[in-house]
Amino acid sequence: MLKVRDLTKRYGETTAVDGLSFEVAPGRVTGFLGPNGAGKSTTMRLMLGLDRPTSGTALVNGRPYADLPAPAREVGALLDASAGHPGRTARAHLLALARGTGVPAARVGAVLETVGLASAARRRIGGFSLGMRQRLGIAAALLGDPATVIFDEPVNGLDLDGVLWVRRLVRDLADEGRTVFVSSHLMGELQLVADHLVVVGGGRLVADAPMAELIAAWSRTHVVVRSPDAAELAVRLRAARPEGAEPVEVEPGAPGELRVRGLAPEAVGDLAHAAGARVHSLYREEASLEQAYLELTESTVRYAAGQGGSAGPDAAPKAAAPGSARRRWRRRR
Ligand SMILES: Nc1ncnc2c1ncn2[C@@H]1O[C@H](COP(=O)(O)OP(=O)(O)OP(=O)(O)O)[C@@H](O)[C@H]1O
Repeated sequence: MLKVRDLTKRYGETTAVDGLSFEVAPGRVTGFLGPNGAGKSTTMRLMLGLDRPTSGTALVNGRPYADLPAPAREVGALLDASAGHPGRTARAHLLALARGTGVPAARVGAVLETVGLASAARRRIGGFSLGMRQRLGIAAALLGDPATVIFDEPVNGLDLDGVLWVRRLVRDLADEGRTVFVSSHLMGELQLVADHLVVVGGGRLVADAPMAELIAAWSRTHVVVRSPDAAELAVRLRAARPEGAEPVEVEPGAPGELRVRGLAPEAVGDLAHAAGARVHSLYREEASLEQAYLELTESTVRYAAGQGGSAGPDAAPKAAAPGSARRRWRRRR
């Protein structure tokens, strides 16, 4: 179980984490989603006591990491796959870690088996591919058989087999009742493995909800209509009130184009006909989740890029992302 409350971390002028609060529950995979520089690694480092928060708290099983009596048994992490002396064998590396953390040496063979590195146990880490290093990092995280695992971008650099293996592993770990917290900057990746998502942008919380709820909120389809009479048609469409449905939303797209939510293509066509508006094309478009997520976090990225990081609680916009996906998300909550 992981819990952060009002967590803030500043590095000089840069606010890497800006008042984050959320919880990560056991028995499910929680995805930690955000573009590069959103503050994911910093949050994970704070959870693991590798850095001190400027303010707020990060707790593992109700305690700061530094106060855990047997940390290796409570939480294991993959933060940086390049860890480990290149001249050491995989087995020697894990044995040293086991000794340093009070974990029985017998666990080394077990975790090498789990991550598929048993046959490479006596090879030097220096000769490992990125995928093998990633597996070794995961082996190290699992050494203490911890109830909570934290994986920072675990599929980075993996080939397809490796990616499929990580997906299976995180699912199995959650099914065993563990708390599983996995970061990625790719919505598509987390969509395949996570039951719940915590989304950050510019160090701030953008969303914290079950995956199914976010998919429902973010993947609303819309109808695209192109018409030389778009202005008149927009007035007519906005006035439509389909019974029992949400109000119709009409946003301008490219010149002469409208993007309509809340009406089927047939209804848009009928209303255009009734209004005497010419229609040159009409089709339904599915918004991809990746698109919605990028829209949600886009303004926070631009803000951070333009300001060298958010400059403080008053300087940053209150709503993390004022894009239309953000408005839709908030309205549906
Ligand atoms: N030790 C540090 N000193 C100064 N700035 C830092 C430090 N660590 C992180 N930052 C800054 O804090 C912000 C958040 O970085 P962080 O690495 O946590 O983001 P992230 O979401 O994990 O992105 P990425 O996937 O690119 O690592 C960035 O602007 C980064 O440059």
